[in-house]
Amino acid sequence: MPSLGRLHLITDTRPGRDPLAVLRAALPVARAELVVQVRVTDDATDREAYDLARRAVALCAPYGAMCLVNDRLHVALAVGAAGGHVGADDLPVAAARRVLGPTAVLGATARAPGPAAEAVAGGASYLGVGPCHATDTKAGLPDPIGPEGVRAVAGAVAVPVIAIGGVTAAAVPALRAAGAYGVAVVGALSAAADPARATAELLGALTC
Ligand SMILES: Cc1ncc(COP(=O)(O)OP(=O)(O)O)c(N)n1
Ligand SMILES: Cc1nc(C(=O)O)sc1CCOP(=O)(O)O
Ligand SMILES: [Mg+2]
Repeated sequence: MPSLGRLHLITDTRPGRDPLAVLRAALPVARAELVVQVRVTDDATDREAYDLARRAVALCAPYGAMCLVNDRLHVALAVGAAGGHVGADDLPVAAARRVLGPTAVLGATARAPGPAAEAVAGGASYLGVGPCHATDTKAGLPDPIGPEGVRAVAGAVAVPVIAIGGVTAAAVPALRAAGAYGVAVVGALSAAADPARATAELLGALTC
């Protein structure tokens, strides 16, 4: 697997957001430390997902940043993304690995050590672990697991753990201390008044 960036920016699906503007602000700051995950609403058409992912891949390329596609692995393949991310409602990890092939980057959501180990056995290259803290960005999430939940998962697997859910720069040190390799954010960048500055703050917290 190519080296995985530590700051994962997931595109904001909420109305009125401009995910590509956030990418344009974050990429020159984080460059290859940025992983962009293209995520669309469940009711978005494949064409909409494809158009957004195609643009994201093109924006990432000059910076050496990796672009992944959430859920829709056929879109990931169609746009030449580096891989995809799946969770409990998506293709099982082993099936996703078969779709993407042996060298693609495959992320899987895991909220506890047992499922985390199963995901790695199925071929996950990294794990998205959370929600670490409360968040309004996605409805229907279980209770936050906190840094201790991250520690439990990180101690059970040998792949990078990416902490997600309500992550801010202030939360990063405790998550890193718990074994997180990196973090995934939506609101911390998408809702920031200055996304470039917010990117620098997150990156600073991740690399100090
Ligand atoms: C890095 C990362 N971690 C977790 C998720 C959540 O994926 P999933 O559980 O499949 O939920 P949706 O994002 O598809 O709503 C993620 N996308 N990225
Ligand atoms: C898409 C998603 N998945 C989560 C999980 O825990 O599986 S939390 C989440 C949303 C993260 O957004 P924010 O950084 O704004 O809290
Ligand atoms: Mg999913």
